[in-house]
Amino acid sequence: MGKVLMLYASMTGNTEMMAEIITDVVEQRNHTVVTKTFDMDPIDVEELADYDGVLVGTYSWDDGELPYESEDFYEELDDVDIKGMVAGVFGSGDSFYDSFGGAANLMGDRFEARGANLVPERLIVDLEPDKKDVERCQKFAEVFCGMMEENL
Ligand SMILES: Cc1cc2nc3c(=O)[nH]c(=O)nc-3n(C[C@H](O)[C@H](O)[C@H](O)COP(=O)(O)O)c2cc1C
Repeated sequence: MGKVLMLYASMTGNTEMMAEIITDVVEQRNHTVVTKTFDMDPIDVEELADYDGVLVGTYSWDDGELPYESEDFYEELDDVDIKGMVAGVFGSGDSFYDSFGGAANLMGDRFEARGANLVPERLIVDLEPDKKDVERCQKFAEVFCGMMEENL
């Protein structure tokens, strides 16, 4: 079964909730998930090579920008070969802002530019996931697993 790296940045817990919902589904499909947070754990982009898939969550900040926690990782993605790697990006934002979920979109753009095999949807949730959002997270996780299982 696959080995998945789950990375996320969450200041008030909304993106963390998404990460937990997604992780539950991935584990139910018998994959192993290693979870790291951008603010607490040392993360080396080179370690991506050890995984069959990567999930990256980030909340948005300051006009749809990445928060500082996930910025280094975003920059360093330019230095590694992630061509064909199965990846999914997600994050909470606030639809009050014009740049709703901008950070998750930036992260998705970078993965795509680097040739990753990205889950087509960048999963953006408005603040805390509600019941419908929980289902969206679960579906997103199922799509991610399906894509990864094709490559195992
Ligand atoms: C100062 C500040 C700036 C923010 N800027 C944006 C933004 O540009 N776009 C957006 O979608 N959300 C923005 N947000 C909202 C957060 O992304 C949102 O509250 C999100 O749910 C936080 O996720 P977390 O609970 O995982 O930390 C901003 C919040 C704060 C406090």
